[in-house]
Amino acid sequence: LPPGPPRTLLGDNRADVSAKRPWKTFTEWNKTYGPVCSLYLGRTPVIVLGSAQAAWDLLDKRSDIYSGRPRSIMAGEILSWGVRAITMPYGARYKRWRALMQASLNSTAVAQYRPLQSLESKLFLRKLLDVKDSMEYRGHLSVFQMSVIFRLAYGRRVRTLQDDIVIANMKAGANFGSLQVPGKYLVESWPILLWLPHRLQWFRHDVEKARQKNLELYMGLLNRVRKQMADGTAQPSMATFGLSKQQEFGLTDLEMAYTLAGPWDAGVGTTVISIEVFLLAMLHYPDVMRKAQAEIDKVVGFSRIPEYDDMESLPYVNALMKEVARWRPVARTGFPHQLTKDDTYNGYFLPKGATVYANINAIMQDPELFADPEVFRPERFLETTHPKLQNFTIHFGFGRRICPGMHIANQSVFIIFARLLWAFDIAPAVGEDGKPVIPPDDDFVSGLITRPVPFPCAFKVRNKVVEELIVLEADRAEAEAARWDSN
Ligand code: HEM
Repeated sequence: LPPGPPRTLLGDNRADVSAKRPWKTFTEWNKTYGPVCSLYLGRTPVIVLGSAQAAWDLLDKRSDIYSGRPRSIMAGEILSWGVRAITMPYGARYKRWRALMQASLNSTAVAQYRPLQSLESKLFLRKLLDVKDSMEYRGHLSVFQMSVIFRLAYGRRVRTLQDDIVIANMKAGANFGSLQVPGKYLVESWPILLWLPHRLQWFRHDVEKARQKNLELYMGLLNRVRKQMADGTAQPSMATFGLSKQQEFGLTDLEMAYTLAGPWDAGVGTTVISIEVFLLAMLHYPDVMRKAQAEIDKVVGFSRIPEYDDMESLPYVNALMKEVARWRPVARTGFPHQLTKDDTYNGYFLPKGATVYANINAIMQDPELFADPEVFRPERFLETTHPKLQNFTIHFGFGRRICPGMHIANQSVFIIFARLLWAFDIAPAVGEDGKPVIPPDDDFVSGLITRPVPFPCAFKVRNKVVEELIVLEADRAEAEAARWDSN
């Protein structure tokens, strides 16, 4: 095995991995033991890849054997019948699922979702004009992305966080997330417990109740679209596309229902966090903000709002998107892959069944790839000649499991960054003592994805013309978006 930390008395390295910041422990170990290091979590060998080269060599180039997911008994098998995308083992079912994802979310297909992204982002700006406190923006941001995701999956938008569908989906998502806490369930390390008679498997009873609720939710959403298609009232979406080609994709109703839940599972929190990280960066690097605003002012001016067509004319904003993703990546340890066949790399043995993490945090901080990595400097992406940094996707993972939602995510991120910068100065909120509140630049809540600890932020509209245009555009957007309202 590649070198790694000695195991503790319990026989593995769990006790040494920081529960709050596992990426920090992984990064320390990559520094000490090299870019490919190994450890044990329970009885499972774990390989941590701390350099982009190792991740490209193994997860990309050998993706035929590095595309599994570690077995997840509670979240994957008991809660979701093994049909939930992110926990799904690599195999025939996964390939059918992925084919539908690719067909709906590839770089060309996502253009169809731009109109709603554009309208919702205008409504988001409008709400910022009226915020009463400096934390309120967070809720509005969530509504924006939830609406985008719901529209793409089911052809219907979301207006508030109080929407029944939002509440039900949040519950289902939280349930799924809570079952994935490492070490929480004995059965994950001792699958032999699955041999107990069903009624004695104490760990599964509540989860099975949740599974029944999820099933009703996801099947209900699918059947609603099916009915709308029959009535001729359905708006085009991933659901209408998938149902019209259900035979071709070879997905059962159950698989289809869970496939459509995938974007919600993986596409709301990740995108919202990316935008929050951008705000955090703007509070710490106002010079970068002003430089991006100068570019937008030159290309767009104040007589109109930035549009998707401006994307290619805004190289600095594009570089800013990449730098935000590099500076504080959303998935710091990536999502774990599983090696499905014995392998060797640089003289080391990598065993079948090992969990493989791409340590995205360490990769983004690698001074060989990014000079002065702690400095926030979008210019690095304008200067680079490295093709993999010009076409930058490290934050979206690797190989066949690379994020299928990356194009839609980029569309959300671009339109929000460009319009926020055009409309507002992003500034620190003022505390009770009258002083500006600058939040810490690396205080994140841990999980499979890491979110900044909630921080206040002020949005100061840049001038009167902009303010009037936001109001005008939002009124029009409200009327236009009505076609995606619930029906
Ligand atoms: C900026 C926002 C986003 C980031 C940073 C992000 C990042 C990631 C990462 C790191 C992975 C794991 C890839 C791997 O295993 O190597 C992933 C997987 C995934 N993402 Fe995203 N993602 C984002 C937005 C989205 C959106 C908007 C959607 C849906 C529309 C989405 C859907 C998925 C799905 C379904 C998977 C699981 C893929 C699989 O297991 O094969 N993501 N994402």
